[in-house]
Amino acid sequence: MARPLEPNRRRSLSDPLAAALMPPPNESAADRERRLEAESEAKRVSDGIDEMLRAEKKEKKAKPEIKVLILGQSESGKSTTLKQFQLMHATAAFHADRIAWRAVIYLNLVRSVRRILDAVSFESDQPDEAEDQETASGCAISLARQSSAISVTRVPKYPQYRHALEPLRELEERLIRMLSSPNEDEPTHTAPSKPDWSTYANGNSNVQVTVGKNGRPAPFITIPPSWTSSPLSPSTSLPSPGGSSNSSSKSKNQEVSVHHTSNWKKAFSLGNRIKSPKSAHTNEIEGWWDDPSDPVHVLNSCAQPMLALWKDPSVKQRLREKRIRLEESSGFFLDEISRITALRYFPSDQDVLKARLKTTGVVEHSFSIAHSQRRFITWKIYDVGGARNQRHAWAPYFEDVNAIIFLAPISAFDQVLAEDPEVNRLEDSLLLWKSVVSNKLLAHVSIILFLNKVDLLQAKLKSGVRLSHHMPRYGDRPNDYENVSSYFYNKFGSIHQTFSSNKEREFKIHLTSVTDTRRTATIIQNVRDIIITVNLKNIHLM
Ligand SMILES: Nc1nc2c(ncn2[C@@H]2O[C@H](COP(=O)(O)OP(=O)(O)OP(=O)(O)O)[C@@H](O)[C@H]2O)c(=O)[nH]1
Ligand SMILES: [Mg+2]
Repeated sequence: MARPLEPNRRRSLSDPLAAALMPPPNESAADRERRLEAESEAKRVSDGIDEMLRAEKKEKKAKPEIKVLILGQSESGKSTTLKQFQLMHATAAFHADRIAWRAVIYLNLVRSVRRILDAVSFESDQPDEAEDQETASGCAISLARQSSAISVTRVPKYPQYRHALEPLRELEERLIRMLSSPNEDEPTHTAPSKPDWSTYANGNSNVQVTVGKNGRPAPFITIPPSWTSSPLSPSTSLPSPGGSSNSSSKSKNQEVSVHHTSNWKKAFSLGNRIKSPKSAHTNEIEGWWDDPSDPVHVLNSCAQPMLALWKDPSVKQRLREKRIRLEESSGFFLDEISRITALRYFPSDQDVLKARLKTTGVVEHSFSIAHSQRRFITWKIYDVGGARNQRHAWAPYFEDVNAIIFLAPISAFDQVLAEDPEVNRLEDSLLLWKSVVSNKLLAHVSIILFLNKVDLLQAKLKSGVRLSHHMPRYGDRPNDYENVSSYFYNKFGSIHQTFSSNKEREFKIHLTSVTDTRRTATIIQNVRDIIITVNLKNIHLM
């Protein structure tokens, strides 16, 4: 018996796909029933999936997200840029965290002092024989030997300084241990309301802890290869302030970083303590300055010799001879010794921006930012570690990112990488830039380039350092800020022009000094507007 075609199938005979799906002409009634049941079940599943997709789309539309990745080599200013975003868009949280930075600032200061002691020690009084370049952290390394010895300035008071500042050695170790306390990533960990600073004492500063008590990975101190062990710089291996030049003196110049899983801020949050009255009668406030084991007491007692060391003309001269520019790294706290070592020192916004703590891994920060009068959008900003051994972690974030802020510190033309003293920092930035702009996964991503540290560039050029000595192609063009900065502007711009995987993308260059809050706020506003305009179009909000 001929079976009538179902009405909605008749029309489909000309459609090859529909024809292929037609039921067999000799289908029995039972088969037909089974088929219809199966079709109805398939439709139910398909409708469910459609519904889920609609809901996801609706949710995405209701809660759109913008993802921004901050890239660049180590010490380019990525975390500082992130701090500026926090200062603008999460002001209360930024202020709440300020006290936690106290330990980092202390450590920055103590390490700067030790670096000076190392540089002026009698043991390091070998004549300087080289044209020096600096590592990212402001230390000079020898690159080429000259036959004629140059006389060196001696620091007559070195033994006194060394003796008076001896307590800082133990303090440095203690601060490092506190920042990398192995318990800090435990989810159950709560900050002690009154941390016992003394429990961190008597430790070994160069411990690398990789497994916490619970068997999970714990925060650790990352120790990149030290420049002191470079075969290029045999004469610059610095003895310790105590005079010994052993293996510990090698690692002590390595930079401290705290892994992104670490909860170090919690351990240093003394917010509760400074508000609690010590005595209900007098309303006297209890603070860390009342705790004899707090690091501030060691610092406070060393303030005078630290000041004398930093102001000593023979020290300044010795640092000049060794081409050590501490102001390029966290050395700026040396100009603030009295303020920072005061018992009741509380970090300012500017101190937090300048505090240096190397990033490892990738750290996600969320902000809710208004894009119109009453509508907010979630921004996820990813701050990455920029050292070479950290860069493999960037790629997984490339897939769904909307914008990249790339930082290239253009003051670094006469410096080398801390992790590889054979590589000039600016050359490294240029190569990194090229690989980012030419990456096909990033073809549709807006890119904002910050040519950063222009304040240091200005100072460096003014002090007479010539770009052409380090980049011969610059030739005999004027060695002033206008010419040098526009040279870099064009150089980075033309790499984008030549190698970009998408020349039509939104692309902007800014000359920045991201420690300067006022100027950076304007730039961030501008960057924010561009990113929002481009991306809201894409997620259909405009
Ligand atoms: N003078 C000056 N210092 C800057 C500027 N930008 C950053 N710094 C300082 O340079 C140091 C390094 O900056 P960070 O933001 O920690 O560098 P980073 O790119 O996050 O480095 P990694 O975490 O190692 O990848 C910090 O002490 C900053 O305060 C700038 O424009 N001018
Ligand atoms: Mg960082």
